[in-house]
Amino acid sequence: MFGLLSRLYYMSNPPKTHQAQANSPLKTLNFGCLGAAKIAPGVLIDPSPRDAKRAKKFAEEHGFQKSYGGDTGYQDMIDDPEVDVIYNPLPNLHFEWTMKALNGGKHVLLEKPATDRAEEAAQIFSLAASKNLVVLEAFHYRFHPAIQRVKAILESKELGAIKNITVALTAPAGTAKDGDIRWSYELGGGSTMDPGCYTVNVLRYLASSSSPTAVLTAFAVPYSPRPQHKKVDKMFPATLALENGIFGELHSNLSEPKLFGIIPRIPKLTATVRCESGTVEIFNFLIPSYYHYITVAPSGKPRRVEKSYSFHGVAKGEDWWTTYRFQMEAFVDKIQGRTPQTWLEPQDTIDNMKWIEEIYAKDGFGSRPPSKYVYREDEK
Ligand SMILES: NC(=O)C1=CN([C@@H]2O[C@H](COP(=O)(O)OP(=O)(O)OC[C@H]3O[C@@H](n4cnc5c(N)ncnc54)[C@H](OP(=O)(O)O)[C@@H]3O)[C@@H](O)[C@H]2O)C=CC1
Ligand SMILES: O=C1OC[C@@H](O)[C@H](O)[C@H]1O
Repeated sequence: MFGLLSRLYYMSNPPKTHQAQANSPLKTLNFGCLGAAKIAPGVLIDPSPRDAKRAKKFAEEHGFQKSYGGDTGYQDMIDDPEVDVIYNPLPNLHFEWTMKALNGGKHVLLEKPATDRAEEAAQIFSLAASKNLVVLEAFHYRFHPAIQRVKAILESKELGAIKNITVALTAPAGTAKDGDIRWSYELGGGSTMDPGCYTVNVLRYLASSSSPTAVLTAFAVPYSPRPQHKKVDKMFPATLALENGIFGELHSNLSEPKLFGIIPRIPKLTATVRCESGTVEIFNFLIPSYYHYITVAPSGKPRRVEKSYSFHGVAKGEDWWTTYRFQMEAFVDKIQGRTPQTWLEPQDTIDNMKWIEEIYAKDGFGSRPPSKYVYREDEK
């Protein structure tokens, strides 16, 4: 309990970080944020909502230096020579604005899921490589010591070969309200895209060298009977086959019904890996910085519970660092030419999108619509 309170205190009152030295060869990076998304303050920034008044208000509320509003706000921010990095937390207009940001010479921290289509993600990374720019899909949980500890336990072979991985991520009904971007097919909505993209990523990450080979079953339920929700899934149980005989089960529900219609259910946030000689399970793989536990149950031996809030001096980080802070440190390290503690390679993002699309193909809802934006090299 004391640990939780202490982490919460430092998350809200972080010690001041030192400013870059005047003579440092490393320039301070200026971040710009496309839109005033709810998630943005937790991750960074310097906003550019489409509405100029909202831009100014958001900037003032969160202490950002500049705001850019109106119809040209997003592009104005990209064109600002003082901005080095763009944070893209738009609904799935990710492809268009990431391509435009890269074209403008900016690095991009790109919210999950990266794009609507794997092919769009491939185009993004190809443009980034050609311009020597960094793009990172913001799977923040991957940068936290907790999930890395689970992977280390699996790789230590203490529990033997992996047999089965179950990942569950749910949110109570009402978390994403009617009208939320997550319920819009055109904006890349749906449970498979939102919590589902994490479940696919966790499955692939923990399976280590074993990649999915097929979606065996997938069953999607539409958010509502209304015509606009015909292809917008609120939940999707799916099973996947992976190399080396691993079986994967994913459960994602973005609108879990309330108990007796009134009591919101506790969200499921677990990944369970059953191996030849035991099981490891993490509770709260998503935002472990607040609270998590890892239960290791080797066959025939006592079970133990582990917690992992920092890298214990092996890599930078404090117990109270959020997943977003670990992610930001890695992102900035990468841009500034240092080796990040961990990294998500482009192929990882492209493959994640590919398996999201495979699930949508199997359940019949189909991939989200591709972006209408066509990149032209000569565009300004
Ligand atoms: N990493 C994480 O933990 C989380 C990540 N996310 C991701 O972040 C992104 C944003 O999510 P969230 O903060 O909940 O979203 P919001 O609905 O709060 O914000 C979306 C922003 O997108 C802009 N926008 C531009 N075009 C449109 C449009 N046609 N319709 C609606 N909005 C538009 C709006 O900007 P404007 O201000 O210009 O109107 C709005 O501020 C998503 O990709 C989501 O998956 C979300 C939550 C957690
Ligand atoms: O990124 C996210 O994390 C938690 C989910 O419940 C949320 O909808 C999503 O956007």
